[in-house]
Amino acid sequence: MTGELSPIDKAKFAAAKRAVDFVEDGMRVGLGTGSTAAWMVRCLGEMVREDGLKIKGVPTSVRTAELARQVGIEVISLDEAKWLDLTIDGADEFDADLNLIKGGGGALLQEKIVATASDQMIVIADTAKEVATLGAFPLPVEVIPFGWQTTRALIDEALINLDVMGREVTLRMNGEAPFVTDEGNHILDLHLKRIGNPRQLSLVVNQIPGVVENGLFIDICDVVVVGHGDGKVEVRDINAGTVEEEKIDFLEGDNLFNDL
Ligand SMILES: O=C(CO)[C@H](O)[C@H](O)COP(=O)(O)O
Repeated sequence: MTGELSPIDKAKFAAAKRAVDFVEDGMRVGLGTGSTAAWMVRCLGEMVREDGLKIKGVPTSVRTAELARQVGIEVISLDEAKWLDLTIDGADEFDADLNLIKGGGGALLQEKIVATASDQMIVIADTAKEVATLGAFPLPVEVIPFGWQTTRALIDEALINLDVMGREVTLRMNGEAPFVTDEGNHILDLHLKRIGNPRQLSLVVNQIPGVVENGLFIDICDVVVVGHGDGKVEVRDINAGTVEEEKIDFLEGDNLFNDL
């Protein structure tokens, strides 16, 4: 990347830069997936290379693993780590209870396993990700390829009795072919518009044969760091009930990671 950062990238960078303050020497850290999480991985890499930070990272996708290694973070598997101190990841939507929709990048399964295996999950997001009610972003559901059309029909049927506004279900594509996740599965995107009861929806969808996992993260996220285009960040801690504001400085007109 060259040239000055766009406001949206500044917001993502600011959130990522503030979130890595939570990372301490010796931690096992879950590394999320997506453009915001990529900023976080770059920030952590800089701390490893320049400040001697010693951490082990557990990536949530092949592409995050590649980036983490590229920036100098030691990568281990979740089975090697067994339990994590902290996971930092992006989100497609978050609400006031810090319930999330994730999986826009197709990595929801590993992201949910890693976040659930962490003492703390911090979400980093720009302001556009905040919603009053989840559901404007299509809910990703990972399904095994075998019989996926039957799985979709069962989801269609289940949605009739659920508190949602839209009910269209689409197979995510990658060009002409179905999108394939790192686990070799497909993604069905549920265009629900408004999810009245996320907990119920998550339970019902996950009981359908063929469904591996859905992108609703309920009671998993502890802290959200919201970035603004001018470098302002808000740190909202749901357990402590606190909101702190700070300002992150940018090197205007500069590429923040020239060395990569
Ligand atoms: O859930 C995810 C990937 O599966 C991402 O965290 C989510 O899609 C947000 O991505 P971005 O930071 O690029 O907006």
